[in-house]
Amino acid sequence: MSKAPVRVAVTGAAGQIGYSLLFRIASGEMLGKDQPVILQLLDLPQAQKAVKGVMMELEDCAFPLLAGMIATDDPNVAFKDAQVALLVGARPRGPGMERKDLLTENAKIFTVQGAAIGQYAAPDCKVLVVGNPCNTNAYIAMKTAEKYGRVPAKNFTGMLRLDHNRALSQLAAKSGRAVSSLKSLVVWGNHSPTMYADYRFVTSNGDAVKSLINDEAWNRDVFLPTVGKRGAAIIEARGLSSAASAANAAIDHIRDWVLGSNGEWVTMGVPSDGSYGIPEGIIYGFPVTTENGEYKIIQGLDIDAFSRERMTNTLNELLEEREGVKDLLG
Ligand SMILES: NC(=O)c1ccc[n+]([C@@H]2O[C@H](COP(=O)([O-])OP(=O)(O)OC[C@H]3O[C@@H](n4cnc5c(N)ncnc54)[C@H](O)[C@@H]3O)[C@@H](O)[C@H]2O)c1
Ligand SMILES: O=C(O)C[C@H](O)C(=O)O
Repeated sequence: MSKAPVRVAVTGAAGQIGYSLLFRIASGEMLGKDQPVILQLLDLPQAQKAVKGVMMELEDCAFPLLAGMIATDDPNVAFKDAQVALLVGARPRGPGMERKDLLTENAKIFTVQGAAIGQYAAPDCKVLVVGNPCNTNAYIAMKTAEKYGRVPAKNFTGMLRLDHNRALSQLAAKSGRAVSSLKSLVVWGNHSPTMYADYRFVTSNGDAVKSLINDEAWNRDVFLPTVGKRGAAIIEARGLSSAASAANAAIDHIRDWVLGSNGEWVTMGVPSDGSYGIPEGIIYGFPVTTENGEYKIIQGLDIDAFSRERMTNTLNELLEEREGVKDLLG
């Protein structure tokens, strides 16, 4: 018997990430090749015509798993009974801006959407915030939804997977090993240049990749800045922020969360439970494994002085961002 469709809400459906994302969700790449989906598409009133155009193209693909679609400019409708919510819609940064420059502009979107999720989404809805600054936006949505006591705080996550994937590619190129052979990478903290891509535990076919590379200066002076500033480098080159790679990371994040990571570590921005001294509730990139729709933070990793300094630096930025939005959360 075929499975019941899963309702997937996607905001910013008319945007460039939306255009890379929706077709892959409808083709089964996110929730599985046997899982029908209903797409619930949210965008602003002025973008509804463009959303209709995207829906026409989705129809024209005749995806067997696409069991239905709606378009709306009303968050309460878009999130109704959603079991997965991808919060993409927000203004992207342009050249010369940092992601946190978007904070005041985008933050309000996430109070409204957090309230809609808190009231109308399925109680086990899994939420991924992509719109920047995504950690703090996820925090805002989580805190707003919390007031309704339905969707648990642990279900609100931010996207560090693009940073994780970027770091994997850089490590593969430097070590000469296949990307698929690399295990146990972590990206700690904020999706911003302060993030800490920690390659100390990475192995490839049983070999320690740090020893293979054997170049601490490369780690500090090339690897960390390249991964941290990759978003800006793409904006500089494309004139637009990353889209297909961001959509790909969103698919990876939700797929692993729902279908499991088979014991592999993946990076998710999740509300801290106090692990590694990160204050509870801060949405911070942690290494996790996922199973049966739940994630678990990897415990007991050794944090050396260099790593602690980096982890504290990115935490301090998140604390500052939290301070910047406290009035919104009342
Ligand atoms: N976390 C990450 O790794 C990552 C990666 C890439 C981009 N991003 C962020 O994702 C966001 C979207 O990027 P994009 O390139 O698709 O931008 P875009 O400008 O192409 O599209 C954004 C879409 O969101 C819509 N929108 C704006 N406000 C909305 C609201 N309140 N409700 C619903 N829809 C709304 C817009 O109308 C537009 O259609 C940006 O904030 C960008 O910085 C994050
Ligand atoms: O950098 C940006 O502003 C977009 C996105 O967050 C990225 O990392 O590519």
